Amino acid sequence: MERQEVIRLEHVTKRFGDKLVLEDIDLSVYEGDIIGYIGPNGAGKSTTVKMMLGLVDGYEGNILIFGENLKNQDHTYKKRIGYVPENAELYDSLTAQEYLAFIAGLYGLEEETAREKAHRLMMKFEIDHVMNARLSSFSKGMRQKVLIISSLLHNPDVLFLDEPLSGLDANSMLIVREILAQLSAQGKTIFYSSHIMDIVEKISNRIVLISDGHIAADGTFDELKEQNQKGSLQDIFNSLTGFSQHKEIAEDFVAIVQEELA
Ligand SMILES: Nc1ncnc2c1ncn2[C@@H]1O[C@H](COP(=O)(O)OP(=O)(O)OP(=O)(O)O)[C@@H](O)[C@H]1O
Repeated sequence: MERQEVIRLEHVTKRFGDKLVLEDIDLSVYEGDIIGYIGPNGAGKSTTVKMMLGLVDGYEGNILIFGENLKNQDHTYKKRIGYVPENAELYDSLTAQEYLAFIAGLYGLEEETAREKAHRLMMKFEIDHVMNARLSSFSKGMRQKVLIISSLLHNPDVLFLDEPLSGLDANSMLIVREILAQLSAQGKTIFYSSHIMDIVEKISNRIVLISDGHIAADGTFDELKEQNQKGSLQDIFNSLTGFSQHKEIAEDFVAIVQEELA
């Protein structure tokens, strides 16, 4: 059966002032894809994701989500997407329960049903005992679990995740990886942005590498390995982003650290 196209970027170019951040990006994403979206710091990953979420506009080209051009200003697609941002400190004064109720409200979920669902999901992540504590008192991993739950409460078809495993312990990471695999098997699409190459390598069934505002690689890990004749995603990343001086930079750094202060 042919998989449905869920996201399409057509000739997308984005500038911030004079700075060209993305240049003529074409990308099609299909249902069931787990895209590992990687690239050096400042490459334009968050900008692309925010454009797809409708949070950044003023670009050339077109972005279509579920076939709908975002320029048509029809926001109904937002009910079908979930987002785990890298930082969400804005709501620190809320309790986990209040935060989840707030997010559920944004998605138009019925309050009692959403509360009960959030509670059951928190139990699965073993954070239900802190349901009524403020997010500001949460550890990094606990906070991350709340964000993951909030992105999934409305059972979205597309999930955008920015460093979703950050702060999670090894067991929790395994659970989340398995959740993502199962969601993908059910046809959900996952856009996974991270700098942790060995996890991206394992989680994704397709990897898109963005560098200098262009797509420098797009394929399965095996395809990228074959094209680049490299062993790990880390090696492929270094090679495609033209980086090979980590030893020299580290040596210089350590030498400066060790200099005697007068
Ligand atoms: N609102 C903004 N105004 C001006 N420049 C911006 C803005 N947002 C992003 N940029 C610039 O656009 C470029 C791409 O930023 P972006 O956050 O998309 O990179 P990234 O690939 O997500 O980086 P990282 O891996 O560090 O998260 C950077 O040079 C950044 O400084």
